[in-house]
Amino acid sequence: MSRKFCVGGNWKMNGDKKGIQEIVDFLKKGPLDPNVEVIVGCPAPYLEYAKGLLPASISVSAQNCYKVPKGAFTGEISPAMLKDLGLNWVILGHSERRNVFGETDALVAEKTAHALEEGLSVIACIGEKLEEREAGKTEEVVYRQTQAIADKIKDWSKVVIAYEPVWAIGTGKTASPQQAQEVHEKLRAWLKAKVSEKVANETRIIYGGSVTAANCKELAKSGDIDGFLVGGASLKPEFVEIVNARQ
Ligand SMILES: O=C[C@H](O)COP(=O)(O)O
Repeated sequence: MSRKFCVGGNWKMNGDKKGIQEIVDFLKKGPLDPNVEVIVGCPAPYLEYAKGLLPASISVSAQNCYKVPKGAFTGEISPAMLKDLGLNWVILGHSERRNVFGETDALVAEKTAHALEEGLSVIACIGEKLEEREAGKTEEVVYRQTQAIADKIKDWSKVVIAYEPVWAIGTGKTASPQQAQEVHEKLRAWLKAKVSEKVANETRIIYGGSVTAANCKELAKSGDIDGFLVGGASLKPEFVEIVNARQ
């Protein structure tokens, strides 16, 4: 079963029009491996701007959205609004949403279900904190986070799981290819046991956490690593090398 390699750039709360133009310039220059699905997670105010500058082959994603279509939810954006802008992707459950803004497994699952109902594709992020890894709870945490989503959705065809160990995000401490592959492999086995063999075989599980041009090729060799979600390095020209990690 071949799963299309998928590389997302999560710009987080970075950039301005000038900076986005610079990112667009290096993405257009590429060249980008045409066999890779490339998605950039752009801050909400610049979604339309970025979409207008980028070629159609690169998808623009929101970094968050809420669990209902509209209403009195000051500051939130809905999947329907993203669809209205012609967007097809959203990143949900990022560890910064969970840990800085207090999003629970249940909320992330509700948001995922609603985004899928509205026709968006979702990069659903999961991952353990350092103390959880050190306590030997990595599997328990990622299974619990994935179970919450599995409880709310039936169709996994528009879900990409991003395994992002919190201790590796923005720290320069990448999970080793062995550490990442081990969790991805276990997650796939969990999907097979708890959801279905088809979902286990077809769902892309991408890795995030201090991915750089220097470490991406080794990580990309692992059979269960289907791409990356890249933070800091997605703002730099080296992102092109990360997209091309399998070349
Ligand atoms: O969404 C991306 C992750 O948070 C990884 O960020 P990072 O590449 O800066 O460690």
